[in-house]
Amino acid sequence: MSAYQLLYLDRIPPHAAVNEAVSIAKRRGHAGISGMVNGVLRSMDRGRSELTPSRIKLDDPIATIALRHSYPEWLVRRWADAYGYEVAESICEAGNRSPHASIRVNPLQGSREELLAELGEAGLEAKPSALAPAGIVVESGGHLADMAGFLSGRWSLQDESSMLVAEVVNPSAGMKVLDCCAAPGGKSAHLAELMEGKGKIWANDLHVHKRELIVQQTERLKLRNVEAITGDASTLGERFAPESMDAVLLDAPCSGFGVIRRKPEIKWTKTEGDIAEICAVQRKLLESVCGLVKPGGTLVYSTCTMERAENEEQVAAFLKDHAEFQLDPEWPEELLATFREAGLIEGSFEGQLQLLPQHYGSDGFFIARMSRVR
Ligand SMILES: C[S@@+](CC[C@H](N)C(=O)[O-])C[C@H]1O[C@@H](n2cnc3c(N)ncnc32)[C@H](O)[C@@H]1O
Repeated sequence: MSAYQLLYLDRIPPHAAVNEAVSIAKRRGHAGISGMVNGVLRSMDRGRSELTPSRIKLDDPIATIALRHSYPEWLVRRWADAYGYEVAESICEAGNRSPHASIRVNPLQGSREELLAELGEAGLEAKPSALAPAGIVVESGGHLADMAGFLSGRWSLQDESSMLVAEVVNPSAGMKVLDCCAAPGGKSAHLAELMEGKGKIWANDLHVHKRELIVQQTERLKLRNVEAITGDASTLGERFAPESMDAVLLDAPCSGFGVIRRKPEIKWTKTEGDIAEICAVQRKLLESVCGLVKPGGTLVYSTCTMERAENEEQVAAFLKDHAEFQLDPEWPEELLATFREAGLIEGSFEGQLQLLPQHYGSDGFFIARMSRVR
């Protein structure tokens, strides 16, 4: 713990960290132990420039990355197979950074420019998101969820990658939209904002206790066209008439490795078997909700993970069995221009995109837009 304090934390001066460790050692053992603790920690402090993860080098590159950044080897191996060693290491590195806060502007209650000016006046370091059209990145400031602008519904707290999903659905005012796995309701609320409060969004979640989160969110934002419902998304095909929706969003339950920055424990609690299990659930949900999309309508599938099996491979398997759907590259031009500029899209765009946490310092996310052609 003291070595960690010395090498990774910056609020405790090195001499205080060493003294504390020595006094704990004195209490727990004999004088020889405290002398050894003192010697080891002082020499670590002196040699700290040598003690960087990049100095760790084992024979096996997977084991090296896993040890350098503290990830299980099986997970590093999956990312190395999918993206190569270099990108896999960047994913691990990015997953160990602290996430920054980001705000999504409610366009029904003001513009991004107005809010940026206000946040600046309130002493917050805020700048427009380089990724999401409605996003503001807040580098420093107080407790955002206590601020008047949040409580009165002028903005929401949401990761910048999540802010892209409703933009990709790109609904028009007056449409009928089903959000199959909606709690706590961030994307449903964003859809409602983009629809200017006109039309209808059914925001469904499996868990009854999570319905309240959706209701709280839409009430705070003063959005009246969202109905929060509960049920297993695999039964939504029975609840709604076939081909009754202009757009269906399946923001699927997933392995969640894109949010390791916020939930670091998942790298140790999830197993490879969990990925296979969740893939089967995702496939079942896709099968049961796709029939609700009307011909000419849109199906958006998203996850907060970088697992190919849950993302590109899942979509490819679905499309193979559903000739009535095609990947749809008609994403908002503003988004495509952003991704082209960042080199994330080269050449022609298919209609699906994998964001990695190192790209923009936002969550790892996958989004596929499909249209029903018949
Ligand atoms: C990725 S989260 C959704 C986040 C949400 N779309 C948002 O933007 O706030 C996935 C959600 O799926 C729900 N879920 C899991 N299995 C489900 C199922 N079979 N049917 C409906 N919802 C399910 C979970 O309760 C969880 O709230």
